[in-house]
Amino acid sequence: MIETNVLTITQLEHRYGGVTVLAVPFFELARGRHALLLGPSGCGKSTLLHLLGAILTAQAGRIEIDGVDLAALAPRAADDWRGRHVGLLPQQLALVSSLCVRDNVLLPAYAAGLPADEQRAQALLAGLGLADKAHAMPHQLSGGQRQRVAIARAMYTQPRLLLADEPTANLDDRACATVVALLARQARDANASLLIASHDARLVAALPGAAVLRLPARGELPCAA
Ligand SMILES: Nc1ncnc2c1ncn2[C@@H]1O[C@H](COP(=O)(O)OP(=O)(O)OP(=O)(O)O)[C@@H](O)[C@H]1O
Repeated sequence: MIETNVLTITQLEHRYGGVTVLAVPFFELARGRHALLLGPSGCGKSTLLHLLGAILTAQAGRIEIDGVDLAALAPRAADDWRGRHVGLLPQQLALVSSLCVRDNVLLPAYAAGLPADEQRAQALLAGLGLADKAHAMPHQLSGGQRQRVAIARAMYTQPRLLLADEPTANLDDRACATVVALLARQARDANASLLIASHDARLVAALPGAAVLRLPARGELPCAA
């Protein structure tokens, strides 16, 4: 069987205000594999996740995901593509404090103007050990529970890519392994690829078999100002 890539990056560059903050000459990820985007603070990990989620558009180079060239998507098409294919677990979780847990999980449906599938939200919450928290407010949850709500929200649309930004920051070794195993299980159950951006070197052991993209510190970029 021919192995196809879920992701191919070529000659990618991103600049803010004329300053190059990210350069990835080449990276490919075979279908069914996960990836770690590793590097020190400020090297461009969040920027790369936002490029992969078509939230940002690169100034140079190409990102191809499941055969789609992200730069070729018009803004509306990018929103639509993201809504159907990408689950994003942001570093700050970004739960809406005025909405209960269930409505936070349903946010992708509200955002896309789609009917809310409450059974799916409940099933996701149950799978993450939060069956009894559907009507709780975010401030009534522990940090770990809030993170699991954000994971449920990211998985709501059955994405092909699950992008997680620093999901293990400030966690001890045991919690780190638990969270990574949880994310990997969610990705496997959804037949999705998990991409984790982090400065946390423990992830190499926590996610064995993952492809690793190491981003250099900014001062080491060939074009860094
Ligand atoms: N909107 C923006 N405008 C200008 N510069 C930005 C913007 N967003 C990020 N940067 C800069 O781009 C560089 C990369 O930022 P990014 O957040 O992608 O790094 P990171 O590796 O995720 O960092 P950290 O690990 O600290 O979260 C940093 O120098 C940052 O200051």
